[in-house]
Amino acid sequence: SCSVDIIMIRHGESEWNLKNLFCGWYDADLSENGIQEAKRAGEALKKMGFKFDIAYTSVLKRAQNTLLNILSVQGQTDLPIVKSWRLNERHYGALTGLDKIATVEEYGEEQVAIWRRSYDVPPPPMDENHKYYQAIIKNPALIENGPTPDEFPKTESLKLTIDRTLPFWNEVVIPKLKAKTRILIVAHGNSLRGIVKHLEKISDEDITTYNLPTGIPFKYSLDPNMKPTAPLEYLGDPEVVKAAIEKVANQTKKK
Ligand SMILES: Cc1ccc(S(=O)(=O)Nc2cc3c(c(O)c2O)C(=O)c2ccccc2C3=O)cc1
Repeated sequence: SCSVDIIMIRHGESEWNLKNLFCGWYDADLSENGIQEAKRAGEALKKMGFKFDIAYTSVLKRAQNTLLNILSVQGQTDLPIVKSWRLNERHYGALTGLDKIATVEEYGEEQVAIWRRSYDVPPPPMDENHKYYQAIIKNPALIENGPTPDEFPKTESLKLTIDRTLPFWNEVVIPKLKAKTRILIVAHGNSLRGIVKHLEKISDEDITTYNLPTGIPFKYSLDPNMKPTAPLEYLGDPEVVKAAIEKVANQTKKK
């Protein structure tokens, strides 16, 4: 056939998702539930007979461990893995580590409402004496596969996140897809939103209310011009998919 498929998945629940904290570039690990989500995704991919030639993920362990759990169940534990900071979650700047109450207390409902719905408004930057600044800049994973000092963000808007993710998609992933490479991408809500926005030509306004469920693999079939032949397709047990979509929709409503 003249189309090529690509499978992508948002990592499962992390320890900081559990506490409803802005995580961003803090390297929180998966929660027990997040590990189970990853294994279920591996089961689904195995059952559907998917085989991969390469996997791409971020430099954050919640995405990497989602990938490793998927591969341990799906059976390809020797798959080549490429890590890039360009697939990292959005950097939430000074909000890193805050929960909803602390965020509203510190910045007020009005500002939170603006951030929620804006595409190009970054949170305040994380400065050198922020509680998590050292943990982030001293993270060996971020030093090894990280941005250059001048690319290293102190905060990111959704636009800034997408603008640093798409070069990876266009320069690393697309050439492999044109060579019919079978690819799995395991990344984060906002970096994956950038790829989905680009593929489905979603507007800046609409992407801010578009949320991907966690731990559910999704597929695109791309034509020779690397355009999707259909909208994103979620893979796996329909009941599991439905529940995951409702969960992420409620989070948005709850917010
Ligand atoms: C940790 C946390 C804080 C606030 C909420 S919320 O119920 O107010 N909903 C909410 C809030 C935000 C966001 C959001 O999507 C949301 O549903 C954001 O995307 C966001 C992006 C950059 C800076 C700040 C925000 C933001 O405050 C949920 C979770």
